[in-house]
Amino acid sequence: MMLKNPAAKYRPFPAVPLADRQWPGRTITQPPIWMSTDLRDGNQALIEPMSPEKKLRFFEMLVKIGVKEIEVGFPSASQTDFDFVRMLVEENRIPDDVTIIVLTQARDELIRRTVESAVGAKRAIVHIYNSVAPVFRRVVFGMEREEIVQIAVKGTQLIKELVAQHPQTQWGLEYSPESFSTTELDFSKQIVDAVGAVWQPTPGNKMIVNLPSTVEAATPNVYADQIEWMCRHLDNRESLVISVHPHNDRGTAVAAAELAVMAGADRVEGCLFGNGERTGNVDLVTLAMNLYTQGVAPGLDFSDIDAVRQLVEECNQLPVHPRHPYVGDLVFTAFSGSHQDAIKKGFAKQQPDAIWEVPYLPIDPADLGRSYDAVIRVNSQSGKGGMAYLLQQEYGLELPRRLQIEFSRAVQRMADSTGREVVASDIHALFSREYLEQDRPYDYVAHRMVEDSAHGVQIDLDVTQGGAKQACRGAGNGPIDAFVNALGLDIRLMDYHEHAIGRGADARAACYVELRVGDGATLFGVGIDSNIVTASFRAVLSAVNRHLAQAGEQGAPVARAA
Ligand SMILES: CC(=O)SCCNC(=O)CCNC(=O)[C@H](O)C(C)(C)COP(=O)(O)OP(=O)(O)OC[C@H]1O[C@@H](n2cnc3c(N)ncnc32)[C@H](O)[C@@H]1OP(=O)(O)O
Ligand SMILES: CC(C)C(=O)C(=O)O
Repeated sequence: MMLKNPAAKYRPFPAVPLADRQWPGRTITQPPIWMSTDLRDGNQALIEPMSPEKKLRFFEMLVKIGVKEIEVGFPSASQTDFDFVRMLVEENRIPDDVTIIVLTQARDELIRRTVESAVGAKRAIVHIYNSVAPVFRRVVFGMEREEIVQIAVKGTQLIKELVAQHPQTQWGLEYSPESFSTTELDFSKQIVDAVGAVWQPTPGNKMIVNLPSTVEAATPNVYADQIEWMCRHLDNRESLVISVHPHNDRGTAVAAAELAVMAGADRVEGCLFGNGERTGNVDLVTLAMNLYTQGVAPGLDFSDIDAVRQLVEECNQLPVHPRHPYVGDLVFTAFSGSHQDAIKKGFAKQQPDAIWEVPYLPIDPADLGRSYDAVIRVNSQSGKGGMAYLLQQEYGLELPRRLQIEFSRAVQRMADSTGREVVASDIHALFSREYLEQDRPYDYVAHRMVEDSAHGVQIDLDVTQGGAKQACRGAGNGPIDAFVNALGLDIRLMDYHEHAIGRGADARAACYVELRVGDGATLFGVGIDSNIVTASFRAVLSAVNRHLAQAGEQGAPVARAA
């Protein structure tokens, strides 16, 4: 049961004393160093950890999209993890511009095994961690601050000693005071400075100081304050790479990472699509694409984001949510009428090389290799814009606005009665039934037409009426006028639109007419034919037949009074 008074069990996170904080006034103008921990933090959180084959495919994909720092595992955890790192090294799988990182607890035997795993790599970073927060000091380690500092210091000393024995590898150190964000800042500084004093980094050979929110416990501004505080107070800042490793327990890891970068972080650790312990690590894809939509090149290439997602889903055996930013199945889809209307207008106005300004779409799906197919989908929440967009995209039909209004009522009825999504082929089938297959009682058969400036248009027309062939003749000041006169129909042409469908020899004409038949209401007819004039005749008959079908026997007559 939720408590009536949660304050009896939970306490608010204290603010950071940083009155002159600078980060709120900053903007991000370049990407951080990206570090993927998919193969470590991501992998350790999977129901079934990845096989070596999957890890390798994942590694190669990370390389392909441009990640330069990849945490490849926890080699002392298992033979599988150890062998994977050895395989990368021995089979020369690590490109020259990529650095691998191997994680270890600050325990002697684990450190030895970890260093051993990476020997022979061109470059490798040994990542050592120990938890420093009060609850860990008390509950997990049963140690005072100074003893906790000694764990990190002794671990670093051992690493320094071991890596010195393998100078063919260019070694780096990453130190994580685990659970940094729930630790007193002065203690985090004390332990990081102590590690730095052992490792002795220089501006040319920096040490990575990774400041994780191991469990996200406060609003992102608090994390940003903590990062800015550390950047200002740590010894030898110019010799350090400040890294962040936000988890997503409160659902704000992306915001925390972004504010932390504004606060001075140089590097971000995370996983693709936010895999990782519990609610996951920060999602590197969202971070990168957020930068991209601000006009900042992220240095990671998600031009085929669906392929990346597919591989990640396969390796992690976890689905990516349909609403996941940038990649989810539904994130570029509008069902609702007003969104569809604005998107359709936005697409029509958007120039190919101009700044992207399509309402409701923060990014051009094409930049991510995604198609426009799913941008607009139709259900009972949709308006005319949605179905018009689908008919245009899928079938090349450009319905005039008033026809959109007329036809959308039929689509709405269909969506309401099924209660389901109506796909483009359903809409087209309905459109065909409603307009194109209206061949009773009148159906077009053939015509011959002569036109001269003195007499206008003369037409000989063959139609069927109720199945019976009928030949008639008429004249008028244009083809439609002559056609209507030949049939003796009581109709007035209110509006006319035409356009080509397709190009070249296969091109056809689509013609839309709005007619008033007798005293009845106005309604549309549509004709499609390889001949533009025939298309217009078919459109007229479509409207007349629709009128007769709707009006029934009581309807207005279509034949002119004698
Ligand atoms: C926040 C993070 O994600 S950190 C990374 C976590 N990832 C993993 O743990 C995955 C891989 N880990 C493993 O497979 C195992 O933990 C192993 C093989 C590395 C070690 O297993 P075990 O030897 O059984 O130790 P275990 O991990 O349970 O740790 C317990 C002991 O290590 C100590 N310890 C835990 N973390 C650390 C650390 N970072 N540095 C030093 N000591 C540590 C604990 O205090 C405890 O000590 P105690 O036995 O004296 O009480
Ligand atoms: C090892 C550290 C960086 C970690 O995974 C965490 O704190 O979440």
